[in-house]
Formats: sequence, C-alpha cells, structure tokens
Amino acid sequence: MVPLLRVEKVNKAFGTNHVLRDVSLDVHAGQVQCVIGPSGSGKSTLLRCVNRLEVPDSGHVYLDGQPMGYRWKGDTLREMTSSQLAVQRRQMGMVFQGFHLFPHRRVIENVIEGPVVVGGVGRATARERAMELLSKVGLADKAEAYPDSLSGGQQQRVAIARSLAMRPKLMLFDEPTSALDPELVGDVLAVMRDLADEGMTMVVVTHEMGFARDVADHVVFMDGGCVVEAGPPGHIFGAPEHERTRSFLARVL
Ligand SMILES: Nc1ncnc2c1ncn2[C@@H]1O[C@H](COP(=O)(O)OP(=O)(O)OP(=O)(O)O)[C@@H](O)[C@H]1O
Repeated sequence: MVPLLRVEKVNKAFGTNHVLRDVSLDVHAGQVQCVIGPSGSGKSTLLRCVNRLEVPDSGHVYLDGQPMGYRWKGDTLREMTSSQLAVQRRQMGMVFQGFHLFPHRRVIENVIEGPVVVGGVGRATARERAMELLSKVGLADKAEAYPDSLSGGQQQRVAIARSLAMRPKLMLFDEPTSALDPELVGDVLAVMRDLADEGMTMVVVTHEMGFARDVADHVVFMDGGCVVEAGPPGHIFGAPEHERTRSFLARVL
C-alpha cells in the first residue's frame, strides 16, 4: 500500500550545519507518528521539509504518491510554481508552537478565512463548518471573541480548528504545547487525542512523552539529524535497542 506520506532519504544543511541526514519515514493513512529527540536534532526541520517550507538539499517527500514540489511533465519531473505548491501544501495542515492567529479578527473569522478566501467556499457553509470545528475543540462559545482574550491553550485549539477547516489529508504538529503554561497543555493534547481517535493521520513533533507513549502508533527517535530508531511506542519506550535512545529517555522520563 502506498503510504500517505513518504519521506525518502532527505538531507538538509544550513551552511556547514548538516541538520538532516538521509531521513526516511513512511506514514500510513490513519497513523499517528510522534517524532521525539533532543533539542537541535532536526525534528522541526524535518516537518518543514515535509511541507516544503524548507527545500531539502536531496531526497524527496511524497504525499499520496505525488512528489512534493514537483509534478510530472511527460516522464520528467518539473519543479512546481509557487501557486501549484501552495495548492499541494494545503493538503497538509500545520500547527506550530506559536498560534499565528489574526489578532484583529474574531475566532470564527480566523477559522473561516482559509476556506472562504483560498478554498472558495461560501461564507454560510464555511461558518457552519467552522462552528462544528470550534465545538470539536471545545470553543463554540468563543466564536465571537478576539484571540487576545483567549488563553494560549484556547488559541492553540483555534489554530487546530483553523487547520482542520481546510480539510487536510494529514496534520503536522510542531511542538504544539511547548509554549503553553503546564495547566493548559492537557486540553490541547485531549483535542489531538480525539483527532487521532477519529482516524486523522498525524505527524507530531513533541516533547510530551506521555502523549507519544499513549497515542502514537509509531515513534521516531531522532538524534544528530538521523533517525536512530523507530517503532511502536512499546518498543521505543519499553525496549529501545540503541544506547542513544536509552540515554535520551533516561534524561526526559
Ligand atoms: N532556518 C535556519 N537557518 C539556519 N539554521 C537553522 C535553521 N533552522 C534550523 N536550523 C538549525 O538546525 C538545527 C536543528 O534545528 P531544529 O529546530 O530542526 O531542531 P529540533 O530538533 O526541532 O529542536 P527543538 O526540539 O529545540 O525545537 C539547529 O542547529 C538549528 O539551529
């Protein structure tokens, strides 16, 4: 079966800093993969290469069998134009550590912006769907509020609803709870857990080991820009094979 997402031997350097080294992974539809590892190991860069916010130096990323950033013309691969790439990128939702909401627009406007402006969905339909999504993330009563009046955890849940409004095939989360006060982390993780239960395909860069252990189908441990070890959480957390994995887990658990 073709994986929904395939990362194939991706390399990325910033100057002399070789940040990703031959990173490969497959994510199948409905899977949750958590990427863990020490600070600076390349986790965020990997996600950014997946949705092509960064362009890999070599290697490829395939979404549903289609190479990200390229299209076939006859039997040669041609680089996409930026507007073609934007369309392709929309198939992935991305949630960052910061929430990047529009501060001067109400919560509901933040959620309907993408479908209306980019997706060409009518306002009434977009609004109805946005209200469903805000209910899903537990914030229907905040639809008319401005982002600044919400807690960080609530803003992050709005950011998740906003990504979902574009009906992505896949959600990428880059440390979505790292900027939150500890007491707000649980609500965001609960929303992500619900998404996982509903079958959303997710790649989650996280320092939340409990989430990785309990929710992931597959855990990828990165260190020094390499995938050191990957497998089911029972294997990574219960019986890691590599000393680097063991010493990382001993530090964080
Ligand atoms: N745009 C950039 N320009 C230059 N160097 C960068 C850039 N983005 C990332 N790096 C470098 O790449 C390395 C890996 O960073 P990255 O953010 O991918 O790691 P990470 O594993 O996500 O770390 P953390 O857990 O702290 O977020 C770091 O040395 C970082 O300084």
